[in-house]
Amino acid sequence: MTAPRTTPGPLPVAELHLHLDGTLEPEHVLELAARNGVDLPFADIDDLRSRYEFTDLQSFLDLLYTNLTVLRERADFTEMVDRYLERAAAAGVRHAEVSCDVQAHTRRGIPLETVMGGLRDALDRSVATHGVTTRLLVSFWRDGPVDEAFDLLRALVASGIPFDGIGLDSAEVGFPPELFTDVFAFAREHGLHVVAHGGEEGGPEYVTGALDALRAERIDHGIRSLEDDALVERLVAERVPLTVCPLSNVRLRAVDTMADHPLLRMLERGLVVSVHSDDPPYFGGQVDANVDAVVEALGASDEQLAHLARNSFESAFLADDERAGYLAEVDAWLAARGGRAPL
Ligand code: HPA
Ligand SMILES: [Zn+2]
Repeated sequence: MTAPRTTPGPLPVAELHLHLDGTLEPEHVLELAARNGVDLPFADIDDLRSRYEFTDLQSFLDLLYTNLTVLRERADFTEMVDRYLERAAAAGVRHAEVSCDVQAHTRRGIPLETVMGGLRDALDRSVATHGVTTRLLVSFWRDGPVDEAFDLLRALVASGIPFDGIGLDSAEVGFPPELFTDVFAFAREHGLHVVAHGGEEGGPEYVTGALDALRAERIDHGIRSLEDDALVERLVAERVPLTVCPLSNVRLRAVDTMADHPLLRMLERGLVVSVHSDDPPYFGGQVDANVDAVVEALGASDEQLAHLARNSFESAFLADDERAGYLAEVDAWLAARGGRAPL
């Protein structure tokens, strides 16, 4: 007798490129605005929804930075994280390394403890509530003042509130990574992980700069690395993870259409790429929606999906035993689909 065939759930993945501030659904934005008495420049939900058409990175950031002003109380930040983790768990996310633009909140007068305390309240019980392990990264605006970022990082370290690393995001072109050399050196000296966006709208020199000046352990996006063969060789040789967000790239017009997306070409060149969601409600969904888009437009096979999922766990800041457990889940997912893991 053969064993009953198990239907695999969604592909198990580590979400490594996710902006918490970018997880508020439009309904939640309006709910929080009403609760906190925040005036927004939108007439109603239809008006707000109609703004989710972007021409480039900046047009998206303008909406994102307006919407995140509805977050005011500690419980708001907790609620945002809880709702995100619930959706992520349903989408197959087993481990999430989530980032927050804390600076976007402190600079409008929200105390550091309110922001970080609210995030921690949800993250600290995430395994019990959602079955998802987490890490927290604090991202800094590369187009903001370097001194502001440095002051905030010092305050974060002095606060004793746990977080695992820092990142660099917001408008890329014209704001090279070298500006943040000292900020990142300070973070590394304090035992923090360091990641940085690069090669999203900016060219490959932004990726090289993030590696050389910031010693970034992972590059968020990195798709424009393909324009520099020597850089590709280096990324392959040094096994630098690139956290790619296909739906985001198309919606922000970094890539023309999903059919043109370089994800599988990157995988074939030996780059350590994995699939992530960036800011799910803004770009059309969680990791599972990104995976579906890649299957539909690029014809990714189950073996390729398992490779991408394995890369996500290999690229995560996980302990070896945690990682091994998650990698076994990927093998089980592939086996249930009739595929065979590489020896
Ligand atoms: O994809 C992104 N790039 C830069 N900044 C961001 N802030 C949220 N998402 C992004
Ligand atoms: Zn991003």
